[in-house]
Formats: sequence, structure tokens, C-alpha cells
Amino acid sequence: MTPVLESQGLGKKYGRRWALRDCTVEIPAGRVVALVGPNGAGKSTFLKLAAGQLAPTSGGITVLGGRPADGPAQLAKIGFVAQDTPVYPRLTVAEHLRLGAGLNPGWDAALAGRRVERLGLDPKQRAGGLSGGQRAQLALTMGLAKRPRLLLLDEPVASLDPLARREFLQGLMEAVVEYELSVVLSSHLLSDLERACDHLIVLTGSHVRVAGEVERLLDTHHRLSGPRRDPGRLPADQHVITARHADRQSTVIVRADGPILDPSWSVSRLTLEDLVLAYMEQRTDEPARTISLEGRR
Ligand SMILES: Nc1ncnc2c1ncn2[C@@H]1O[C@H](COP(=O)(O)OP(=O)(O)OP(=O)(O)O)[C@@H](O)[C@H]1O
Repeated sequence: MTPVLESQGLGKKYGRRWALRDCTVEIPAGRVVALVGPNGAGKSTFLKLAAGQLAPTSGGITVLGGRPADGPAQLAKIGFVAQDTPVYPRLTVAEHLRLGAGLNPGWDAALAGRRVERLGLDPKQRAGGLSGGQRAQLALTMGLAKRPRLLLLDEPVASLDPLARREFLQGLMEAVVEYELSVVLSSHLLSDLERACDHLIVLTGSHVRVAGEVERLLDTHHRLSGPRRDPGRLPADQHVITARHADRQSTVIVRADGPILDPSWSVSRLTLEDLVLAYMEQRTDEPARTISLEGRR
């Protein structure tokens, strides 16, 4: 299957500082991809590079087989809702929808109208008078109604209430199936992501630390607990992500290429949140290992 997004050694510098470095990922089509990492990790930078709003300093990125923002046809295929939920404060909700219809050849007016009605947004209300969450919903409606093939969302649910978050993510998953949409979304809300996303990219310190299909990542990462030992002496196919030691006990999170055979370990499965936090805790003075676990359904 052709990837929806491919980057090779992608990097972006602001002045003398790298915001993203050596980023090599491949995202298959039809997935909801979670882009996670601490503040300042480079998530927005990655999304802006994918949307064609920034040009790479090094490496390259291909979206839907072409360069991002390479002409109107390519732009029409990509939807991007930036972190600050961009709306025009002086335009009403209805005027936003008219603007969307005028600017986007594939505009789905029925979808936009249904969404605005379900959300209870007043079409005559100026966007500047909407609450933060309502503004976000309007921006997301614009992104969805454009009917892009790839939707890039920078912290789309941060200002939504819990029910609205659940409904929005549910709607995204349905759109992926119904419209053959692919989604990359950044978020700090890990429990929401666990429900909605089937792919994961963890960025820390401007590097990709791990990327792949969630199920596969959860199958290959384990928490090992047992008598205290030196994590440096684990078998070569067990890569330590984090290790904690008490007087007599060690708890180690590893990525393992094969089964854990040592009977003195008690082995438990990680949640997506455990996995992400382990990579976020990993010492960043160590060289980043980009582990691409390509997953196919
Ligand atoms: N326009 C800019 N000029 C200079 N530095 C920038 C600019 N935008 C981002 N940076 C820097 O690049 C790095 C990555 O920023 P980015 O916004 O991509 O991170 P992020 O992972 O999206 O963070 P957050 O979770 O806080 O939104 C940070 O160190 C940030 O300070």
C-alpha cells in the first residue's frame, strides 16, 4: 500500500536550533496516527512541514505521492487545523462555511451543515464570540468538510469537554472508514489516543524515538519486574527503554524482538500511556534510536 506520508532524514532549524532532526517515518494510508511528545519536542513543526507551511532545512517529505503544498491540487488533498484553531473572528459561523465552500473544490456542505447543527452552533454568531471549545469545533468542521485525503490536526481536542472529545474522535474514526481519510493528530491526552489511534509516533528532543502500529508496539514492549539486576546484561534482543531499581527489585521496560524466556522476570503488558511515558522518560543524552516498526493490517 502506498504510504500517505513519507519522510527521509527530515529536519527543520529555526535559526541555529534544530526543532526537528533526522525524522524518517512512513505512515500507511487509512490510519489515525497519534503524534505525541513533550512540549517543544517538534510536533507542530512536523505537522507544518507535512502541510507545506514550512520548508525542510534537511531531508525530504512526501505527502500523497507529492511534495506538500505543491500546487492547488495537492493543497486540496491536505487539511490542516493548526494549534491555535484558526478562525476569522469577524466572520459568522455561516460565513465560514460559505468561505470554505468557495475555497475548496471538494467541500461537503451537507457534512458541514450537519456538524454545525449537531454542535448547536448559531450560524449567525461571529466566530470571535464563540468559546474556545466552540472555535475549535468550527475549525475542525472546516477541516473535515474540506474532505481532504490527509487531515493534520495539531492538538485538536485540547479545549473540548470530555464528551465532545469522545464524539469528535469517534467521528474521526468513522470518517477514516467512510471517506478513506488518513489522520495525523498531535495530543497530550494519552487516554483519548488509546481509543482513537492505531499508529503512534513519539517525538522527544526533536527526534523520533519510536514509530509504528500501536498493536505491534504493545506486543513488542514489556514491563519486566524481578530480582535486582544490571539492565546492561539483558539478552542482545532486549533493548532497555527505562530501568528503575529498588534495593532488591528491578523494573525494566524493554523492547524485545523475541519472547522473554527468563523465568525470574514477571512480565506485564504496557498500556499506550505506559509506552509513551517510557519513551518520554528515556534519557535524551543517549543517541536517539529510530525504530520503525512497520505495521500492516
Ligand atoms: N517560529 C519559531 N521560531 C523559533 N523557534 C521555534 C519556532 N517554532 C517553534 N520553535 C522551537 O522549535 C521547537 C519545537 O517546537 P514545536 O512547536 O514544534 O514543538 P511541539 O512539540 O509542538 O510543542 P507543544 O507540545 O508545546 O505544542 C521548540 O524548541 C520551539 O521553541
